[in-house]
Amino acid sequence: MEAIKTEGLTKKYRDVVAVDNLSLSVHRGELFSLLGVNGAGKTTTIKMLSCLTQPTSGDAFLNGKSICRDVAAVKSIIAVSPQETAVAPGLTVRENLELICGVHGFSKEKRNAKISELTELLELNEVIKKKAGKLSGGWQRRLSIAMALISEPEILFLDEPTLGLDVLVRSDLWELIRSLKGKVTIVLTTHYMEEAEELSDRIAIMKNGKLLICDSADKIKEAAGADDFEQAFVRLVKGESK
Ligand SMILES: Nc1ncnc2c1ncn2[C@@H]1O[C@H](COP(=O)(O)OP(=O)(O)OP(=O)(O)O)[C@@H](O)[C@H]1O
Repeated sequence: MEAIKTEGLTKKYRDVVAVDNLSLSVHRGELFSLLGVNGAGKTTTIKMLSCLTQPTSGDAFLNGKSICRDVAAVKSIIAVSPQETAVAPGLTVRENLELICGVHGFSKEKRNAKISELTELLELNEVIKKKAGKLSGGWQRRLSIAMALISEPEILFLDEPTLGLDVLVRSDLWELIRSLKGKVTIVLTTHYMEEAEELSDRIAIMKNGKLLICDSADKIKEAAGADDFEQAFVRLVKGESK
């Protein structure tokens, strides 16, 4: 069974078709990126797949569960690290993690074990007692990913995980995201071509709500007759591929 399978997924806002008859599959354990220029429909796709907004038509199945009919089941197997910062600024890093453990009703033992595990995995030890609002953007993002991992999701959505971060912090986060590969299915949206190319098993490029191509970075370059991935993206989006 695929981790995600969308069938004719469509979202209309009045006269705008934000996502237009999208059909794609994401394999289990895969790191899958959604790319597209502003307004291509990436965020709307993620919002539908994470049950934050309902499709106008079509459906999607996450580990076999329908986003239209099995909302509670879908929500129990996914987590989202959203574009906008999701941490409580007045709480420390540890308190933020404890809060989410509380939401999931963990016992004290499970909470402590989970926090230790994630603190180590995300290397949060040095900031564990700091107020989240005082952390730099990169650390806040790290914490947000840790919070998303608390529920042990089968599918993790990362919406622009390195937006606005400097190149060093970005490369640290890439290392972190790479370390999650295979453990959890990851769907990532980004505007950074090198990020998609560096991290993804496969990449879907969207334009005007439609899927232009979905393949590995190498195959996409080949299809566009381009030497580098950015050139391939530009050609495909402008409709200039050979
Ligand atoms: N709540 C909404 N109401 C009306 N139109 C919307 C709404 N959300 C998105 N849209 C429109 O749907 C289209 C797709 O938007 P979406 O945010 O999904 O694109 P995106 O690829 O994520 O863009 P960006 O890279 O800028 O985040 C755009 O034309 C946008 O203006």
